[in-house]
Amino acid sequence: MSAELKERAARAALEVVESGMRLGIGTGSTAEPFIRALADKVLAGMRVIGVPTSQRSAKLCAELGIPLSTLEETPELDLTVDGADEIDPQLRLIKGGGGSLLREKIVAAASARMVVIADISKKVETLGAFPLPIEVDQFGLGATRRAVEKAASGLGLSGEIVLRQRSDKVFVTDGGHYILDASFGRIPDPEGLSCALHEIPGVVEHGLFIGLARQAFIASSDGVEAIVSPR
Ligand SMILES: O=C(CO)[C@H](O)[C@H](O)COP(=O)(O)O
Repeated sequence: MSAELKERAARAALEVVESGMRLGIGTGSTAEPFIRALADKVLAGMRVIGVPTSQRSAKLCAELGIPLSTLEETPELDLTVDGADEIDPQLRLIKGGGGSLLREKIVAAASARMVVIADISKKVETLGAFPLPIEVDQFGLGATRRAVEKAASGLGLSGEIVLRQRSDKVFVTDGGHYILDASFGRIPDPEGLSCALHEIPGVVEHGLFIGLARQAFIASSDGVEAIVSPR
């Protein structure tokens, strides 16, 4: 069912893609059906240039024949379509479950518009049930983790902060960084936490996406709900 809902959300987002667009292309199990559906359109004659947010998405796009570019060649994009781990009513997001949050945020920020695609399980009232991914430099890991704990504590947040592992190895992002997954629970002030984390030198970026998403297509068994950012 979840795969079917992801597919529906992905297809809804395809409706806002126009020929000639420069597109940021997201990462994850919801972005993948979007990439496949986009490839069908390209095969049928739609002209787009894609800037993928990860090596994984770049590989899939290349296999399916979607023309690709980079932010060096194409620094301004019309639209980014990407998934999310959590979406709140103000379209603030937690992202990075797939480990691509830094490139996803750079690409979203370079886009005139970001559209989020998700199944209903990602919609929340308050962010934070999903552990917040924080991308950190490998150097100084212990000190950075301690600084994250202190910054969170200053905002009344606490919880386990775990170095992400995959298949018994430390997970390394496309950019060569580590990820700390922080289980703070409810985050009542995402803006405050975002600022506090950005103050820490070893933090490269975090998975709170604030003020970036303009629209979300959220699929449930009742259909696809389109939510527009109140900002
Ligand atoms: O942020 C992401 C990757 O860094 C993904 O968009 C997010 O984890 C959602 O993934 P999925 O669509 O597989 O649930």
